[in-house]
Amino acid sequence: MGDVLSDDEIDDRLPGGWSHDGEEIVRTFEFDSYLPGVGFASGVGGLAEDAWHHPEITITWGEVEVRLTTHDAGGITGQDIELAQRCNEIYE
Ligand SMILES: C[C@H](O)[C@H](O)[C@H]1CNC2=NC(N)=NC(=O)C2=N1
Repeated sequence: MGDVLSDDEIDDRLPGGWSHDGEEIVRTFEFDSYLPGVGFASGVGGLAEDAWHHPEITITWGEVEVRLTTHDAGGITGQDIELAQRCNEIYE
């Protein structure tokens, strides 16, 4: 699980496109229509199961918002950073 990261550590390690929002990191991924976003969300679900680390995923038309925090630690840890990077890898 790892320790909660400091604000500076988070800012240094945030993957491209992600933002620090309180106790979470967040990115909104954009798509041309609805179903590509659904497919991406499903892929994120698979990454989450692989990592046994689960984001909040919100699907709307043309957008998928992914929010990450480590509930067991009460903040943002390296697990969040790592899963965020893997989300970027299946998007780009
Ligand atoms: C019981 C189960 O192992 C825990 O709830 C795991 C599962 N997925 C998780 N996901 C996230 N985001 N944070 C956690 O602390 C966490 N813990």
